[in-house]
Amino acid sequence: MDPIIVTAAIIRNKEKILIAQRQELGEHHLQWEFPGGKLEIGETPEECLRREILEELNLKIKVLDIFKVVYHAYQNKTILLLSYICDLLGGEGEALACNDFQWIGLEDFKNYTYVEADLPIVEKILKYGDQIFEIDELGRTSYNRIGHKTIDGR
Ligand SMILES: Nc1nc2c([nH]c(=O)n2[C@H]2C[C@H](O)[C@@H](COP(=O)(O)OP(=O)(O)OP(=O)(O)O)O2)c(=O)[nH]1
Ligand SMILES: [Mg+2]
Repeated sequence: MDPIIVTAAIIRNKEKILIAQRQELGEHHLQWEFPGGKLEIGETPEECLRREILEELNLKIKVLDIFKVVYHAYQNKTILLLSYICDLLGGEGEALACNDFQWIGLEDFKNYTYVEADLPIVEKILKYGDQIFEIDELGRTSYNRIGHKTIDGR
């Protein structure tokens, strides 16, 4: 089965990250996810995310760098989930195409039930800890900005 390409936004604002609860009707109902959706023909993943986040939450975001790619087979479909680090640019947020949304700190992540494919993303966020809020548009944190050389000297 060909994978469906899905984008997901890890939206940061003031040391918090937004998670969205899926609708009551439909697949994975009432589970929590990083909002986003299916890539449409002719759009880039970044365009897809900006569109989806406006449609689902009425928020404007800046899409920075890819955070994690998850390939996950559900019983009825396979998805290639592209999650990106994003920053909030504006908007209060409205649950337009989700049941609810929350801005949560790292300490709250364990209190929610996530869509299965998101577990590796949640795990990676928790491994990063506070450094998740430092990732810049090149995917760097202060750790790799201040001159810790990598093996190939870059
Ligand atoms: N948006 C999003 N979808 C996810 C995540 N994890 C995960 O398994 N999915 C799955 C659920 C869906 O089967 C599939 C597509 O996501 P979606 O339902 O948000 O797609 P969409 O916004 O384009 O919605 P629709 O137009 O098809 O109603 O990806 C996630 O973190 N974010
Ligand atoms: Mg969606």
